[in-house]
Amino acid sequence: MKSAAKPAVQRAAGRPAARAAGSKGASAADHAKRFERLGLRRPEDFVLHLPMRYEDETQVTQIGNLLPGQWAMVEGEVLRCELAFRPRRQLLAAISDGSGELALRYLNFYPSQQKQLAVGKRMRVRGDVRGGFFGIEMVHPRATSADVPLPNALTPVYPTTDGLPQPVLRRAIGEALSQVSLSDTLPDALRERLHLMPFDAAVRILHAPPPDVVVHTLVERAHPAWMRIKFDELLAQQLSLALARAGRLEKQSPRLPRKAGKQTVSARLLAALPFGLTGAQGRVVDEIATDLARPHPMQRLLQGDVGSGKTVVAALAAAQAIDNGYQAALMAPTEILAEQHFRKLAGWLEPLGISIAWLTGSLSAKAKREATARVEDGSAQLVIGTQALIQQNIQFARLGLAIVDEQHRFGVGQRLALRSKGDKDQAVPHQLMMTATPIPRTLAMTFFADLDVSVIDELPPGRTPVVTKLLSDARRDEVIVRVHEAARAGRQIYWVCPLVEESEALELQTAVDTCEALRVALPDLNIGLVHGRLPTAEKAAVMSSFTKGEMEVLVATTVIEVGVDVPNASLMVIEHAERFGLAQLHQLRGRVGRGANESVCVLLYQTPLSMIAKQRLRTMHETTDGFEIAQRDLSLRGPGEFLGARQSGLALMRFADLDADIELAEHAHEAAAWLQAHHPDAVDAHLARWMHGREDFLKA
Ligand SMILES: Nc1ncnc2c1ncn2[C@@H]1O[C@H](COP(=O)(O)OP(=O)(O)OP(=O)(O)O)[C@@H](O)[C@H]1O
Repeated sequence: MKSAAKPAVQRAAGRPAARAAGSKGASAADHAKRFERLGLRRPEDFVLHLPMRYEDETQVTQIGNLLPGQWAMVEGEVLRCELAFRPRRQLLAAISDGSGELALRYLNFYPSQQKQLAVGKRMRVRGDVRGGFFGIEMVHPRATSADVPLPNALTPVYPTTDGLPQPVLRRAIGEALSQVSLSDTLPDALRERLHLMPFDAAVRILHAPPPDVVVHTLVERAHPAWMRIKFDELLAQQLSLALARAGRLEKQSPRLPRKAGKQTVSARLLAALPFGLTGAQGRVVDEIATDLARPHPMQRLLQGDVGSGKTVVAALAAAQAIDNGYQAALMAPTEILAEQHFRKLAGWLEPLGISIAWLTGSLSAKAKREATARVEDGSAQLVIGTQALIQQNIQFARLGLAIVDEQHRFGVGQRLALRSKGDKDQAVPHQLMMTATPIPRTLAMTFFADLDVSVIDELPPGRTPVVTKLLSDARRDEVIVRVHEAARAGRQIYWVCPLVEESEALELQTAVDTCEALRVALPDLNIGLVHGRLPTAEKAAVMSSFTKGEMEVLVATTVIEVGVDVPNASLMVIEHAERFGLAQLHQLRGRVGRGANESVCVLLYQTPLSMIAKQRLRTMHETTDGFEIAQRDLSLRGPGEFLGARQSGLALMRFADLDADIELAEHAHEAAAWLQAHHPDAVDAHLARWMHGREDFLKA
């Protein structure tokens, strides 16, 4: 209680004075720094710094009509203004307009404020109305003389930063608005076709909306002025993606043409496969082969439903790189998945004399050193691993092709890091990204416009679609009997434990308990357990025992979600299926139905089910088509969540909202192509307005 010794007046003046240094005392240089923090450098940036909400200072409310919880402005005569010391030190004032009395409270205040609120003066105060100890009140309201004329527009409230008060921002933005040309970057024909208001009008309305505007359309960003701004932002994003693509095509990559002859790795791999490629695989292999033969970096997204056979396509692409004397790398998000790829590719390519290195974080220091040395001296022709591949100390001798599996699990930075591991001449390796989470066409077109997309839309022949059964958890015992029967018939079974998002420890415990319970119920079966916390060697041993068919039941957490491929597994039980998302359920279910046997996926659920869980389970019951599921997932979740915030470009969206503005984004996509073809000048002007200072985005 040291400060209690200070005289009250000194304290009253001391605290706010220090705070004032952040605002009133701040110099132009301080403000510049704070503007910079908000990304405001050029007048053009200020113009596009748009309000997040508005305060209505055009109208005065009667004190008698005030309601707690509202923001309001009132005018009245100061009845009292005094320092109070109980229950704490504060300045207490009251004003009245004849209809009622309003208490004003200031816990921190300047002596000048006390003077400003002199008894008998007519004041205008604005702030949040509360029901307080002293009746209806405002705490720290802003007060000005009631003689100042009322504004005739709503007062904007801008996103700001510490020490940058709204009036300073408003003034700076007002100045910028008078300096900058707000001429339209869109040709009239385009604007009229899309019913967009002129840019100039949109900006002015948003900064100073006339009093008759319907305020909620502004706040919800549904007003035509917002539509214009959001469209412009999305258009800039589309144009940037197009430019990024053009920029990429100007970079150099090794040319890796498809070699002819029976002795090539590609030809020998094709001949050795126990199956022929499906039509869709063949088409995609050709698309990739054509890209690899070009002297510019490929960036292709390979989408294929679960089990559609992406791995062999990746292997053939790697073979084409190796045929040209280059290395290929394959990076997967989890060790289980990476190892699965390693086993499969080693099975295909090692008999052809290809040397493959295995690189993950869990290798012993010695094994890692050896693998790294083989990557560096080029003796490893193919390198498979996890993120360990992109660590700084890993140098490839001649990386020609980087393949990234389940690309949505990696950040943009990680993908680009692999691309930057080209040879010493700085040629950019080609990049193939694979995903088993189909992206609906409109989304792919709108948000991945810088990539080329290949789709495997056909499953290998002889697959019988998985039958999905929905069963309440009350029928668990029947399911255990089914598991026993399936195992007796020589089939293998996955039992997937519930997802416990809040706690990994709990999830693990549930898996351990489930495994124990199944072992007790089915003592004659060999039941294994795999989860994320298992030491790598143990995980590998369990997976290998299941793959070889020595183990009948594999109890697993979602670590088996992606990529695991055991064709003899034909029954899957997913517990608490209502907790999983659609994409995840589809991925999990994709682990069965990979062989000739009819497969069944049992979704055990617990009631009561939420509406959305019901819709998800119904979708799983009705279809096995990943693209259809993705489409329904999109409409259940909205594109923002569907894509995840990680995807490139999305984080740069300031005004548009992926969930609400997908239609606008499609218009912007079409408009971008039209502008590029017909109005290249407009493209430049538009990008200059919107993308200045974001050039790093163009480089990505
Ligand atoms: N053309 C084909 N004919 C028959 N079997 C095939 C064909 N292509 C791939 N397969 C087999 O189908 C199974 C699934 O292939 P793969 O693991 O490559 O699928 P995927 O697309 O990676 O699926 P996921 O994303 O679910 O892992 C594998 O056992 C693979 O050997």
